[in-house]
Amino acid sequence: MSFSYLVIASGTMLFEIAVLLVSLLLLKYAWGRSRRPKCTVPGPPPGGLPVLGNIVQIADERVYQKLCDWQKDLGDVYKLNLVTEEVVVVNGDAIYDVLVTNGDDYGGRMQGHRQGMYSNGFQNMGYRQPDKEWKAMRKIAQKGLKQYGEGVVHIERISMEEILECLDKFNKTEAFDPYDPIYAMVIGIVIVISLGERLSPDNPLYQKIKRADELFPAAFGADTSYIDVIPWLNHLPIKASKTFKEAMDAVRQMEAEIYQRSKNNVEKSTISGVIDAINANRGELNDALIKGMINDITLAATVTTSTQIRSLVALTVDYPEIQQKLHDEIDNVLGQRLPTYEDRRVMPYMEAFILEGLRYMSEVPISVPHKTLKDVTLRGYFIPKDTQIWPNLYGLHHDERFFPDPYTFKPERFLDSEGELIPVHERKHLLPFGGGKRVCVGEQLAKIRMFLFMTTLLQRYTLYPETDGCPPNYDPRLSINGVTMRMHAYKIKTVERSRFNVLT
Ligand code: HEM
Repeated sequence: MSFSYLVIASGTMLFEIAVLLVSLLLLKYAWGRSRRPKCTVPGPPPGGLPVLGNIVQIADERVYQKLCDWQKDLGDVYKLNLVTEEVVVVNGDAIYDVLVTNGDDYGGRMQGHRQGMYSNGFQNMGYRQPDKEWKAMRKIAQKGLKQYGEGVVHIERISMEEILECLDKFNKTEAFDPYDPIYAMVIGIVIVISLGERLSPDNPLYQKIKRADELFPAAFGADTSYIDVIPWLNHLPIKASKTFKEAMDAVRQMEAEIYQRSKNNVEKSTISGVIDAINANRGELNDALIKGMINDITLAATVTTSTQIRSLVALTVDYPEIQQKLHDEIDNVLGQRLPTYEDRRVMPYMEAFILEGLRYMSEVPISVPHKTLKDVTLRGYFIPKDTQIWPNLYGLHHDERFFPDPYTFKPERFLDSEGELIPVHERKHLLPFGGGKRVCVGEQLAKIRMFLFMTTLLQRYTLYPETDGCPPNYDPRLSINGVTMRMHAYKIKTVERSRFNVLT
C-alpha cells in the first residue's frame, strides 16, 4: 500500500514538475519571441497544435514528403513553428541563393541540444559556427583527405585494396544482401584514411566504430528531434532519450579509442593523410577539436557513402537496360584494366548514372540545417539573424520545374545529345553535397569511392534480382529518414562476367 502510494505520489510530482518546466519554457519562449524582429515569411502550415506548433507533424520518418506537400501550398519559402523557434524551409531556386550566392549570410549552423551533446559543445566541424577554429578544421580536413591533385592516387590505392576484397565477397552462388560487404569496404577505407592502419572486422575498435555508426541515424532521426526543442526530455526515461544516450555512449567510446590510437600512430603513420595533417598543424586545434574533427570524418564518411552505394547497386538491378549500358561503357573504355578516377572523364554514362543516383536518392534530404548570421531578405521576406534555415534538397531534386518526371530514374537527363556529360553550370539544381562555404568536405572522397566501386563491380559481375521479376524496386518516396535516407534491405544474385579474367 505504501509502495503504491509512493508510486502515485512520485507520478504526481513528476507531472507537477513537468507542468512547471513547460510553463517556464513557454514564458521564456514568449519573452524571447516578443523581443525578436518578426520573420515575415508565409506560414506556418495548418494542422499544428497550440503551443507545440508543427513539431508533432515533423516528428515523422518521411518528413521530407511533408515539406514538399507544404511547399505546394505555401510556396518556395515558408516557415514552421517549432515551439520555441521559427524555422524557415527553403525550396527550389531559392536554395541556390541561400547556399551559394549569399552563402556568407546563411553560413551559420543550427546548434540544437543533440548536436551539442554529440560534439562536446560544438567542438567539431559540422555543428560549429564559422569561426577561426572551424576554418582551421576545414583546412586540415581538406589537406588530410587528399582528395585533390596528387592525393587522388593515394585515395585510389587505399580504396582499390578494399574494393577488390569486397568484390571477392560478391562471388556467391546463392542470393545475398550486399550491404555488409559494402559497409565493410567503406568503413575500411575510412579507417585507413583516419588512422593509417587496416583493422579486421573482429577488431574491437572496428566494432566500436560500427556500433556508433549504426546507432547514429536513429539518434538524429525524426523520433528524437523534439529533444532539440525541449532538451530536458533527454533526462526522462522515454524511448527518445534512451536511443540518444545509447548512441552518444557509443560515440564517446569510439572517440576515446580513435584519439588514443591516432596519437600512438603519429610517428609510424605513412598512409594516413588525416593524422599527418593534424600533426603538421597541431598548434591550430586543441584536443577537443581534434576529437570532433576525427568523429566527423569517421561517421560522416561511413554512413553516407555506404547507404548511397547500396542504392546504386539496387538501381542497377532495377534497371537491367541501364546496367547493360554501364557494362558496354566499361568494356569499351577499360576492357580488363582496373579503373582510375581519371577514367571518369571518358565514361560519361557512369558519371551520369552516379549523378542521377545522388539526385534520385537525395540522401541528406534537408542538408545539415543552416542559420542566418545577420538579418536578411529572401524573395522579399524579412528573416531575422539567428533563424534556422532548412534547405529542402530532397524537394529541389524532385521538383518538376528542374527535373521533369522526377520519380523516374534516368541517367540520360545529365547527358547531351552526343552522350556527353552536360556542363556543371547546367547542373546547378543538383546539390546533394550542399553548396557554398559549408559544402560537404568529403564530396570528392565520396565521388571517388562511388566511381571506383561501381566501375569495378560491374566490370566483374552482372547483377540480378534475388527472384526473377522481383527486383529491389527502389523508390525514394519510401525511404526512412535518419541522418540520411535509408532504403529497405534487399538481396541480389551475381554472375561473373565472361570477359572477366584475372584483373591486375
Ligand atoms: C554520398 C556521400 C555524402 C553526401 C550525400 C554528403 C552530404 C552532405 C551535405 C548535404 C552536407 C551539408 C552541406 C551544407 O551544410 O550546405 C554535408 C556536410 C558535411 N559532410 Fe558530407 N556527404 C557525403 C560524404 C561525406 C564524407 C565522405 C565526409 C568525410 C570525409 C563528409 C563530411 C562532411 C562534413 C564534415 C560536413 C560538415 C561541413 C561543415 O559544416 O563545414 N561527408 N555533407
